[in-house]
Amino acid sequence: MIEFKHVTKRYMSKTALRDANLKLDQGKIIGLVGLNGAGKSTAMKLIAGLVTPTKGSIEIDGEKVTRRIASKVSYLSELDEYYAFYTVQQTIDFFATQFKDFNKQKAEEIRAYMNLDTNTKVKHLSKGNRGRLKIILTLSREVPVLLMDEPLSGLDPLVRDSIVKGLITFVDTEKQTVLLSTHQIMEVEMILDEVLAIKDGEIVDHRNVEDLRYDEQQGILEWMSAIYE
Ligand SMILES: Nc1ncnc2c1ncn2[C@@H]1O[C@H](COP(=O)(O)OP(=O)(O)OP(=O)(O)O)[C@@H](O)[C@H]1O
Repeated sequence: MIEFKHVTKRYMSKTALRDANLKLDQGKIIGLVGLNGAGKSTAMKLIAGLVTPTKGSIEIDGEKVTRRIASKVSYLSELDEYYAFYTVQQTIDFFATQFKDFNKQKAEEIRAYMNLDTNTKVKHLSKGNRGRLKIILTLSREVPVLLMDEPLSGLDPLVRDSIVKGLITFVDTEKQTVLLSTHQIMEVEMILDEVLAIKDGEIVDHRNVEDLRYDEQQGILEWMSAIYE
């Protein structure tokens, strides 16, 4: 379980997240929504231990998040320029040497599923194929928490579809919690268990998608409109 306890994050005078309290259960796929600058990336970086809270604390399965939490969290915001001259296969092989929990066989399965050529250099990949490679690298780690910051952003519908299908196929929904931020909520609606809304640095709502649908007869879009309009 991921738990935020009174978490505030300030960058100089800007408060990116304000007194956030949150519990995210194991085995859920959670969509994180919010307008530009709402604090979504900040929330993810806090979970990944890449930034530290100004106030409060975050725990994963009872362990306080610090920089060492990388062993429990798979998070890849951007594919580093560092990999530009590597081929797809070399990048996968490199990740396998960096993370003990990296499952090379799974990486190969996802790569084949996504139809990504092994010999193409990263610098020659299209944006869509870079997106696919990021998904392969993120999902191949056998860790309890997978964080995906805008995995569908700027990609064409076919690539978005293959990424969404890849998520349902390759995430271990018994053991892994997935938090993904997106502006394309409709395209991931069918795979989400929960939705979380951030507005101006505050967590304003956290719902179970089925409860929204059956108890309140609302789709995610209607729920979002009520929050953001
Ligand atoms: N390193 C930083 N230094 C200063 N301000 C920052 C820094 N990172 C983020 N911010 C500010 O904190 C606020 C929240 O940013 P964040 O990137 O978390 O939002 P977001 O919801 O992910 O936005 P987007 O949808 O545009 O990616 C914004 O006002 C942003 O300008």
